[in-house]
Amino acid sequence: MTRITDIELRRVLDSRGNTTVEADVATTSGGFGRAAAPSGASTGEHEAIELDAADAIERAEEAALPLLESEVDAEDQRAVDAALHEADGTENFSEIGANAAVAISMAAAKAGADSNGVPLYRHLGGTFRGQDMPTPLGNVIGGGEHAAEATNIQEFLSAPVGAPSVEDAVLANAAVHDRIKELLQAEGVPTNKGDEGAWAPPIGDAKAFDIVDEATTAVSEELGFEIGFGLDMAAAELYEDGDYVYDDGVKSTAEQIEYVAEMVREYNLVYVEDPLDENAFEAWADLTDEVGSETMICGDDLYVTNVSRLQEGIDLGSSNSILIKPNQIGTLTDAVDAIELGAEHGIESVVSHRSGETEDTTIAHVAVGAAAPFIKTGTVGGERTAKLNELLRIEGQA
Ligand SMILES: C=C(OP(=O)(O)O)C(=O)O
Ligand SMILES: [Mg+2]
Repeated sequence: MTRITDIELRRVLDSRGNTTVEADVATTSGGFGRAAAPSGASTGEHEAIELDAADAIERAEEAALPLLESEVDAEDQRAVDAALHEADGTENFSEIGANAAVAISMAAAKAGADSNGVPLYRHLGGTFRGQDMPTPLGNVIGGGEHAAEATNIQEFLSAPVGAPSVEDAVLANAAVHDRIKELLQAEGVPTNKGDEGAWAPPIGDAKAFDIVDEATTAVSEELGFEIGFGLDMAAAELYEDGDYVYDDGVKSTAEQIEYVAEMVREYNLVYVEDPLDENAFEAWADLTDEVGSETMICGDDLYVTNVSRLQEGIDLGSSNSILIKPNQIGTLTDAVDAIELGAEHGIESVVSHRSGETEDTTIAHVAVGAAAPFIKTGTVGGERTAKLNELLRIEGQA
């Protein structure tokens, strides 16, 4: 039996020094799981609600724990997550907090895996999982909401799409990160870092495109496999009164589409996340029509890991990819349902960290367990390498 016996919730620190919720789940068979909620800075307007950590803990202890302790099996993830929804009673976890919900959901999954003596990715995905490993996209230069006085585009991501293994890919992203430091230093540009460990230099977007292009090309030639790059434009953060506002000017929606298409072609971008506002499903469809056969157009704030919003995007042809952040929706069941709905419609999933993270490694297992083709979890920094190193362990085991 893997009946949940006990759940403990506590406050711990995230990588920005803010408090977040950590959950411990224990089962009758001696299984144990621990997980902590991450936290976003450029959050989508339609995300599930993160409460102050202390409030989330108090409310979850009161409403959710009685429905879980001695009531639900940890290995039955759908039952765990259904109990969390029942305890909350809203559409967006505004009663118990998505931070409490996701910490409990992930800790219960780990306790279920531990009770059965299998790795988490196999508990989530079954015995055949672990052969197809996700390609890690690594943030190497960024700004936006993740760093002041840096690029307007939130993330420039190294994308080692030709890497023969996760190990090669992880090392390639670290090498690109390192090469960018050399290029910045050679030009006398300060090498500050943003929230995710990417360089956050005081340069414009155009300069960042050239530096990332030079670094990925050089490292690709050295290592002998293809390394492209991509972007998270986090365009909802640039969007004001119908226009996209950059330091060097303002673009209408049509101009933004034209700009993104030009950059895709000029730099052979392999990936573009959130190129348009989070409610502009139709403009997204126009862009996907134009460049969707050449690059991945990925919805983060657009979909917020929500199957109803994803269905709208599928119906309209808004994108060919979705970002998956379990804390945007509150449970692993909801996150995996979004991956599976996407896969049924040819939408590729990118399982993602948040800018505020902990040493928790659950997303590495979710990516492998749900056979997601990509994972976005940074390049350097302990809370980022925790996930990358876990992927290396999984690759070694599988
Ligand atoms: C990881 C991201 O940032 P945040 O966690 O701040 O939303 C993102 O926008 O993809
Ligand atoms: Mg994003």
